[in-house]
Amino acid sequence: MSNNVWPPVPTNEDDHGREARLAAEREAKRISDEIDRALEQERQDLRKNRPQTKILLLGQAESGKSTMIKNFQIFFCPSQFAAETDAWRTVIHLNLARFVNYVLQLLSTTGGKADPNARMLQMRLSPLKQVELILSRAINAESPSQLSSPTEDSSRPTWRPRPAPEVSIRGGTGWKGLMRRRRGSSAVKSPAISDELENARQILDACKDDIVALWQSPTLRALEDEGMDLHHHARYFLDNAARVADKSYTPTTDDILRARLRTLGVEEYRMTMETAAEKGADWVFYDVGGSRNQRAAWASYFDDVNAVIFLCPMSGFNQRLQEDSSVNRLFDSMELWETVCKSKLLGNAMFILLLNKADLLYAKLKAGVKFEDYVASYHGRPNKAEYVADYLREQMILTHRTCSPKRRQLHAHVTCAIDTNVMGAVLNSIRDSILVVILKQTTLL
Ligand SMILES: Nc1nc2c(ncn2[C@@H]2O[C@H](COP(=O)(O)OP(=O)(O)OP(=O)(O)O)[C@@H](O)[C@H]2O)c(=O)[nH]1
Ligand SMILES: [Mg+2]
Repeated sequence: MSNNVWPPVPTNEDDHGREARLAAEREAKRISDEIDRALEQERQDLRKNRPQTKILLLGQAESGKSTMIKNFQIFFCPSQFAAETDAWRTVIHLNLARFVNYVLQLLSTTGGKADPNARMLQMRLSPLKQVELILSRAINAESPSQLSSPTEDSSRPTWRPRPAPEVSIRGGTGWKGLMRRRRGSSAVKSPAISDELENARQILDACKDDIVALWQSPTLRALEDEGMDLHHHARYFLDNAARVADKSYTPTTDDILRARLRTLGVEEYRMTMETAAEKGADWVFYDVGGSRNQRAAWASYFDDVNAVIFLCPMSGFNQRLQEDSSVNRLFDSMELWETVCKSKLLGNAMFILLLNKADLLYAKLKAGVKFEDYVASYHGRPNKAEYVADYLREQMILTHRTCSPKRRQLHAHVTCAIDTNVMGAVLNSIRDSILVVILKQTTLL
């Protein structure tokens, strides 16, 4: 029998063992299908019986849309958020394994192969390839794109490695539910998957000292000088590798907010509010994939939404789009905002603008990067985060006023979506403004 199947078929299995395994798999599938049917029924009942508040999150890739969803859960549906911790551990481990594999791949194609210490670490960390495979399959993540190969990029003036690949998931796969069931916390326990996940955790634990040694090695610093392109969240998880790879690891709220799972298509999140004022109310969020090739799918969700939350990552002013390196990220965001403001289908929705990644904007300006070097119209103004944020806010409010098909409310906030200390107040304000709009829309005011 081929071993190209998942889970792998034991090679030393006799007829009796095979029969028992197939029976166990049939039973697990039957229970899994039953749960799926029950969940679908529950969803349909909810849809039929309750008024829902529909909120659409828009913005370019990496603007922080999915991170905002996590914030809504943290503040308004804490028990739902807590129930998903295990699923996030798998994502975080996958983030870590993929970054280490990316670095190892770079080492094998650059000067790093001359360093005997790096070569030894490379060998010792080779089991992480298997870890990446197991974890990707567990959450049905998309395979890493061609971008993972550190080949020459002709659009760049000098040789630079391609950016580290991200973990992507297609909307609608219900991966969190899948993980809950696979982890065996509910009725279905798939021994093969549980064993594989356990195995992956053991390997990560055994590799943790070597991951730390690799991350701290001078060869890595040299790679950084050559232009190794690691995302902020990659640095965060590599800085915390000893804790994250430990077998007793449970993700903290901060870790989950940093975990990156690129959205493909549109993911729907249903939250039944657990907090006092709106307890029991159903809020439905549509979280879209933000890269350019994903945007065509947005329009079909424009109908019938109560509120639009648009995220503009302010720190993108000196960056280019990953999908088109000729386009400045901030300009793309501004253009996108104008298009969204003009949409007639969204004419009746309330708009919330989040000028996000304030922490990264602050850090860049403090390090001496000049905003006016990238945005000529800012010429002569102070290179300080609060002035830049005010400027962007004014520009975007003006666009909203001039481009909207009719007069409409807009609430704007400066945010840092990974900082729960500041997000509480912003979320309460967003919730209040949405509640007022719902009341108005249902003609109670
Ligand atoms: N430093 C910092 N990081 C942030 C902030 N908001 C989000 N992030 C991080 O930015 C990365 C991208 O955030 P996501 O929420 O996945 O972005 P998205 O808009 O959903 O991106 P797509 O799914 O590709 O459209 C994640 O690693 C987040 O942790 C912020 O305010 N500051
Ligand atoms: Mg997303």
